[in-house]
Parts: sequence; C-alpha cells; structure tokens
Amino acid sequence: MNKSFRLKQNNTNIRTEVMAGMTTFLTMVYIVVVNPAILSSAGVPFEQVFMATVISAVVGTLYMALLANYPIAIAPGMGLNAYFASVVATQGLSYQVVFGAVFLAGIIFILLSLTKLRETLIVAIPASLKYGITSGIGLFIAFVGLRNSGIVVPNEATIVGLGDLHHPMTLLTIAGLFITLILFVLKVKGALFFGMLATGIIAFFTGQLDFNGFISAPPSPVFFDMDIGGVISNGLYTVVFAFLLVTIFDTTGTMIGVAEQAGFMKNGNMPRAKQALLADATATTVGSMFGTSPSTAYIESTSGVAAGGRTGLTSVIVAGLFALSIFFTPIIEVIANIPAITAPILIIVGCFMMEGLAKIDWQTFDEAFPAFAIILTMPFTSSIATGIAIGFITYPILKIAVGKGKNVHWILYVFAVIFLLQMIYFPAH
Ligand SMILES: Nc1nc2[nH]cnc2c(=O)[nH]1
Repeated sequence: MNKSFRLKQNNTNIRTEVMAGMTTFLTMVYIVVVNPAILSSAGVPFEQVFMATVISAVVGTLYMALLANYPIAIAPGMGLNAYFASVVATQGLSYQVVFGAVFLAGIIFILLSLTKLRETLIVAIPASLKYGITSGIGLFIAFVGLRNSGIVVPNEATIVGLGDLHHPMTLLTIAGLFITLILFVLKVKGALFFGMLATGIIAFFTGQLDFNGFISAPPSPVFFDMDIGGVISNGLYTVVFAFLLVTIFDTTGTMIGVAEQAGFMKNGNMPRAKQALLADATATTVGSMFGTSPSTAYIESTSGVAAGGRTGLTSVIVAGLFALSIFFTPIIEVIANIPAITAPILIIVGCFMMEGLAKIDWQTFDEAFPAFAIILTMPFTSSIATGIAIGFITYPILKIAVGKGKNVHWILYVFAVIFLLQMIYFPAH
C-alpha cells in the first residue's frame, strides 16, 4: 500500500487517506441522486442514468487513483447534465443522439490528452473566458434548481417571476435550502448529503415522500444506447464542442486548484497531468456508453484534501463507496423524484461555481465584457454552448478594437469564426 501510493513520501497514512476518501465521498454523493433526476427529465430511464453515473465515477476515480495517484474524484458534472437535458428538450432530439455527442467529445478528449494540443488549448484560452464559463454555468444550474422547485415560474409580462411560496414544494425547497446552507456554514462534513437527508425526512413527515425500502439488487446497466450517426445528420458539432471545451476547462481548472491546495504543483506544472486528464476523458467516454453526460474532476475533492488526503488511496475509497451505492436504488429513486430535495443542491453548487468571478479583471473592459456576456447568456438562453460562442466571438473583436489583436492566440480566431458561422447558420444549439 505504502509503495503503490507513496504514502510516506506524501506524509500521510492509511487512516488519514480513508477518512479523506469518506469525506470527499460524502460531499459529492448527491450526484447519484441529482444526476438521474436531471437526465431522466430528458427521457433517459432513471436506472440507466443511475448505473452510468456510478460506473463513470468509479472508472474515472479509480483511474485517477491508480495511474495518477491523486486524491481527486471524478463524476458526471453538474451543469453539463442540465445542459444535456436542455439540448434534448429544446432541439427535439432523442437522448440517444445527445449521448452520441458526449461519446464523440469523450473520444476527442482522449486523443487531445495524448497530444501537445491539450496544453495549447489550456494556455491559449484567456482566464476571463474560462472563469466566465464556470460562473455562467453556476447561474445556469441555480436557475434550473429555482425552476424545478417552482420558486421561479413563467410570467407573461416579465418572462420569469416568483412562484407560489405557499405551495408545499416551494416551502420544502426553501426549508431544505436553509438547512443545507446552515450545515454548510457550520462546516459539517457532507453538509449537502445531510441536507438532502434532512429535507427527505421532512418530506416524509409532511406526506410528500413515500418510500418502499432502502436497498435492493442493483439495476442492470444499459450499454451503448446511443446514436452517433444522428450527431452528424443533425449537425450537432457545436454541442460536441461545448461538451468538449467545458469538460477540458472545468477538469483542468479543478485539478490545478486541488493540486495547488495539496502542494503538488512543481514550478507551475502539474506532474502526471496527462494521466489525470485521461482519467476524466475515459470517464466521459465510458459514461456516455452507459448513459450519462460528461464527467469532470470534482471541486468537492478539496474537502478530502483539507481532511489530509494526499494520494490515490483517498480516491480508491471514494470509488469503493460509489460502487456500494448501487444497492440503494429504492431510496435514491424516491429522493431524486422530489425537486425540493435536489433543487437546494443545484442552487448551492451554483454558488460554488461563482468563485471565479473574483479572478476576472473587471478593470480591463475588453477582458471583463466577454466574461460578462457569457455569464449573462448562459442562464438567459439556457445554453452553455451559446454562452461560450458569444464569449469567444466578443473577445477577439474587442481586442482588435483596442489594438491588442496580436496578443490573442490564433486558435481563438479560429474558434471565433467557427462560433460566428454557427450563430449565423445553427443559432439554436
Ligand atoms: N469542477 C466541478 N465540480 C463539480 N461538482 C459538481 N459538479 C461539478 C462540476 O461540473 N465541476
């Protein structure tokens, strides 16, 4: 154990790693409930998404543990799951076609991880655009939570407005939100998990939740329920591109953040970055084959690192606990079907994703406005891809206008032209 995970060199021991793994797991286990809840709203069978969520988390996190030896957990990302559902809903596409798009994005990500282009992509994209994307996704998923729970409803005059705060569902959501927030600010480990549990208990005693058992045999996974040809015939290139870019930016940014916190960075470089990226690319590809949206390195891994986790052994524990969750489908399915239990998580994780706003250079208008355009567009169009497109088109135009066009990497001009053509010819994705 010591040899495989280099526990001694990393100043850690088995006990600390196990505790760290349990901590990270508790902070992110909500995804086995929330991910199936979101993707089943797009028509994907609940149990299929559930198994796919567990499989991609186990595959990605174990890969990270055994080949990169990092305490970084991987699972399907919030944001991209909501985006997946909105692509299915707004494009009139089957979910199989959109899984085809995730699969292609995963394969391209694997190929990119093997080449030097991965560094180019990471270095060339300005920080303001990267942080703008993460923050825009944060607002987008919080908006999904507000909509699902009925706190925000359609309004003829203003498009959206405040819902009925006397409705049992909105009341339960607000109660669940405050319980979870209070647990979180009190630094309770697994606050999101225990918040969901407490909301579920209130739902049970207020007659909003019926349950018929806790454990059962795991459902059978569904394999290759996807339509790759449909991606080409429907011209879903920008959707593939959005899945790809968001996964790469999110995972890279998160891994570097966790690596800095844990003290792994060497002269600004992250050792074994290729294996770490491949862990996520593999999880995304395998996840699409079983039926889930793209996976990403989880920012929640920071909780395990804060608890002392320094090696892949932490990740082995996370993966093992995810694997055990397959026996809890009855209770997970009931909880997932109550938006009041999942919405607080969407709203709070949305807030986590806003952190990058502070890193945007708001004093330099040609940096600030493209980020603002992304943050504005994502929730208002319910489209991560449109937000990315607007940001990538606006950025080089403003840079050229202020005479800084030469400082912009050529790859950004290529993206701007692609996104401009897409906005002209296929604006709806
Ligand atoms: N970095 C990151 N962490 C998450 N935790 C839950 N969802 C996400 C996500 O999409 N990205």
